[in-house]
Amino acid sequence: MGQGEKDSADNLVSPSDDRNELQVEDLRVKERCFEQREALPGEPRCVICGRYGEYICDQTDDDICSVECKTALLARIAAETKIPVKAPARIKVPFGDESFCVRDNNFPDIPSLHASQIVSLRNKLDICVKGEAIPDPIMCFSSCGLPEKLVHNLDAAGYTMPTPVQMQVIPASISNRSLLVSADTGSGKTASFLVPIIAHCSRRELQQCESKRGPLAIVLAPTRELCLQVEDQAKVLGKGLPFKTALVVGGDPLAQQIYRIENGVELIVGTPGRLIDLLMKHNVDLTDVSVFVLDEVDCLLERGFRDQAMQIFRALSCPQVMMFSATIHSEIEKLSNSLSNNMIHISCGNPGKPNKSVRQVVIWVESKQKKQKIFEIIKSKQHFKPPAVVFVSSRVGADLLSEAITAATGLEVISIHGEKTMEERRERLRRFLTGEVSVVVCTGVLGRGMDLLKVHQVILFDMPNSIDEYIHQVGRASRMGKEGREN
Ligand SMILES: Nc1ncnc2c1ncn2[C@@H]1O[C@H](COP(=O)(O)OP(=O)(O)OP(=O)(O)O)[C@@H](O)[C@H]1O
Repeated sequence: MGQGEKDSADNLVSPSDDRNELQVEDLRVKERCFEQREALPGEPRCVICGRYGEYICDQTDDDICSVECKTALLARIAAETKIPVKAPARIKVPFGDESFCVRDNNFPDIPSLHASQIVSLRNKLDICVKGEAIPDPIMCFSSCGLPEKLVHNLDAAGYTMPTPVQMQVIPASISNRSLLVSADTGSGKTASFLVPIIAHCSRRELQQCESKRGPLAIVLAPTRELCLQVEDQAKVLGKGLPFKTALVVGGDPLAQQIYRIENGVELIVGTPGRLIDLLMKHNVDLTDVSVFVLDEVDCLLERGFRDQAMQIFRALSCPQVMMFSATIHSEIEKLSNSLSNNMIHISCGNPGKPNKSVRQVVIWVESKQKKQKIFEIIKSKQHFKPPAVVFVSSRVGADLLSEAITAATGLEVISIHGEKTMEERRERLRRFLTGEVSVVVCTGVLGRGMDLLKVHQVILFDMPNSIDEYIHQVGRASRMGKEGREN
C-alpha cells in the first residue's frame, strides 16, 4: 500500500485476534433458536431471528443460528421462489462487420470466427492480448458452458452482456490459463475472475463426495473493505449454487473464520496478513486450491505485502494465477511472469490512465486555504455533486476534516480509515452506500477497487503519492462508464 494511507500496511492486516475464540460447545449446530447465544458486536447474525449466525444452511448463503431458523428460511425461500428463468438461447447471427458469433469448442454447433474477425473484434473492444494459444473472446455469458444457475444470477444482477474484460478473461480463465490483466477502473474485473471461479467450484460438487471440501480458490485483496465487497459479489453470483465463501480479514474474530473454513467452503477471500495468521495457527488444508487471484496485484506485490502474498502462493501447488489491476507496470509484469509459465497478458481500455468518463478539474489553492475551499465547494449548489468521497493522506486528517466540514456546512460527514474498528468501518460504509450520509472523508482504504456506484464526485484534498493511486482514487467516481467528476 504505502500510497493510500501512510501507515496502512500494518493496519490493513491486523494482528491475530483470538479474544473471541469460541468454545467447542459454541461450535455445535443448535437445534432450536433459543439455544443459540446473542451475537457479539461485529459477528454475523441469523437472518431470521438476529441471534449469532453461521453458514449452516447448504441451500443458501445466509447466516443462520439453528436448524429451526434454517427450516423457517427454507420455507420462506420456497414461497418466494419464482419459476426459474431459462438461460437465453444462443443466437446465431450472420457474419458481418458488426456482428460476431462465438467459437467455443464445447459448443461445436456455434460456427467459429476467422482469425481476422477475432482481431477485428478485439480492436473494436480495445482488447490487447499477449501470449500463446489465447482463447477467443465470448460475446454472451451463456456461450462458454457456465452453469445455468450462474447465467441466471448474472442476468438477475443486471449483467446482460459481458464487458470487454469479461469477454476475454472468462474464456481464458476457464481454459485454466494464468493471466495478468490490466483494465480501466470500473470495467468489471471482479466478475471476470468470480464467474470462472464459481463455475469451477460448482463443477467439483458434481465430481466429489460431500465429505472432502477444502477450499478450491483464494482471492487476495489489499483492504478489508475490498475483500468484503468481493465476497458479497461472489455470494450474489453464486447464490443457489453449491458454492460457499469465507471472509478472512483482520478485525473479525478468527474463530468464526476458521469455523467457516473447517465446515467446508469453496472460496476464501482475504487480506494477506490475516490469511497468513490463519494458516500459521491452524491446519487449513490448501491441497485443493487450484485458483489464486491477486486483485490489485500491483499493490499486493509491493514491498508491504509482497512477502506475505508470495508465502501464500508457495503454500499452494502450482495454482492457476490470475492477477488484476488498473495500473500494472513492467516490474509487476516481470514478477508476475515468475509465478506461472505460459501466462496470458490481457489489457482492456486505457489502463494506466484515469478513466475517460471522469471529468478532472484542478483547483489551485494555497495549502492554508484548502479547508476554506472545500467548505465552499460543499456549500455550493453548483459545484457540490453528492454523494462525494474526499481523500486525505492520514487517519487523523480524515477525522479532523470530516468534523470541520460538518461544523462549517452543517452536513453530516463521516470518516473511514484503518484506525476505526471493523464494525465501525462496516457501519459507516453501509451508511454511505445506502445514502444516509452523502460525504465520506477517507484515507486510501477506499481508494482501490471499491465499487462506490452512486458516487458523483471525488475530491482529492491531499494529492496521493503516486499517479497510480491518483488513477485508482479518481476511478471511484465513474463506474461502468457513468459520468463522474474529480476535483
Ligand atoms: N457485465 C456487466 N454488466 C453490468 N454491470 C456490470 C457488469 N460487470 C460488472 N458490472 C458492474 O460494474 C461495476 C464495476 O465493476 P468492478 O467493481 O468489477 O470494476 P473493476 O474493474 O474491478 O474496478 P476497479 O479497478 O476500480 O477495482 C460494478 O458495479 C459491477 O457490478
